[in-house]
Amino acid sequence: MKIAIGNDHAGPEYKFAILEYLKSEGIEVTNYGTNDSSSVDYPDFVHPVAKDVNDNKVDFGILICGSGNGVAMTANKYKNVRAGLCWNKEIVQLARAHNNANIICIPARFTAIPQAVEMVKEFLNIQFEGGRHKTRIDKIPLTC
Ligand SMILES: O=C(CO)[C@H](O)[C@H](O)[C@H](O)COP(=O)(O)O
Repeated sequence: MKIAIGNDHAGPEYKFAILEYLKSEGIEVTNYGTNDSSSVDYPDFVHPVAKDVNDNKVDFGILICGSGNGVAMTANKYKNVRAGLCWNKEIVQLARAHNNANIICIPARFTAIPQAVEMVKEFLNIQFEGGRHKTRIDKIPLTC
């Protein structure tokens, strides 16, 4: 499994904890995020992750900003990206099982680090259910 991760200044500590977990699982990760807390602009760190997911260069993306909304909005501009804002394990399960989310967006300023790591574990373990949910996600891309 290959993963791309990105974050702005709200997320380095969250990312380091997630990277530690991914490394312990032997998962290959490309880190596109900033590694310190100096103020940056989140789209600069989202586009490379979203591009990799969009182009099938990685299986999943992980994005972190303060609220999770800015990274989700940016990533969802890409046709093949389904980025879900997640704040607990149940939402993560639904994002994968029903929405086939391929990027998890984590709101660092509204989530604890251990919870963020748990959400990533859940995200990588839950399978898409398909069926009626496939019909629905197939209707998401814009046609105009
Ligand atoms: O949450 C975010 C975008 O959705 C970002 O993490 C920003 O940091 C947030 O907008 C707050 O900005 P600030 O420059 O960190 O005050």
